[in-house]
Amino acid sequence: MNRKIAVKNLKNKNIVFIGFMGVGKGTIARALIQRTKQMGLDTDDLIESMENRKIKDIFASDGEAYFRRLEKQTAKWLEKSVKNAIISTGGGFFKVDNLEKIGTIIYLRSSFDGILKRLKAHENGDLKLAKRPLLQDEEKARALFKERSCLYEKKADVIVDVEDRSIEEIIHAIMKRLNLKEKE
Ligand SMILES: Nc1ncnc2c1ncn2[C@@H]1O[C@H](COP(=O)(O)OP(=O)(O)OP(=O)(O)O)[C@@H](O)[C@H]1O
Ligand SMILES: O=C(O)C1=C[C@@H](O)[C@@H](O)[C@H](O)C1
Repeated sequence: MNRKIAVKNLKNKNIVFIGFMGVGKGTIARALIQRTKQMGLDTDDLIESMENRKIKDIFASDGEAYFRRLEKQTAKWLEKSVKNAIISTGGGFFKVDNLEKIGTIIYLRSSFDGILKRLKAHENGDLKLAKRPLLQDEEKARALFKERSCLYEKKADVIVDVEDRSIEEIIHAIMKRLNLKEKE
């Protein structure tokens, strides 16, 4: 484990997953929650509960800038009030100012085509695509992915490649890297 992670773990024991829409942040967070028996949160879900409406409706009625303000508000609350949790985030959440104060940041990395292939193959893939406003136009989403790829890497304490890897393989890699123990 590198020094940056060791220092962070002393201060704040959250694990924060970042990465592009559909890369598997929610899926991997839930699998890790099952193995470690820690509690979990998802920033998109928190925002939908706080606003009592879906993200696509927030974007449609109040626009992206308003949604980004809600992400910042959520980030402040996470830093101040949440410990020992496994946190999955929206695809643009990594831009909040205090991300590194929330916990150890894990970037789940895949190519754009890898993400699309998986979403299209999945039974609820269409629903997944429909509920993310920034995934509606494939070429725009590809450009956003290109713009963000190296920004995700810069924010990450740990990068985990997820393309063509099973959930089990990914969880194994994360638990080994962060020295996490399985709980009965
Ligand atoms: N390693 C994997 N192997 C197979 N399928 C996976 C894997 N990771 C994720 N998936 C599938 O890919 C889809 C997208 O995953 P998920 O919803 O967890 O992504 P996400 O990053 O949380 O997306 P968003 O940010 O848009 O909420 C889901 O249908 C999920 O079941
Ligand atoms: O990548 C993004 O900027 C977004 C991803 C989703 O998880 C949602 O947070 C929202 O649709 C914005």
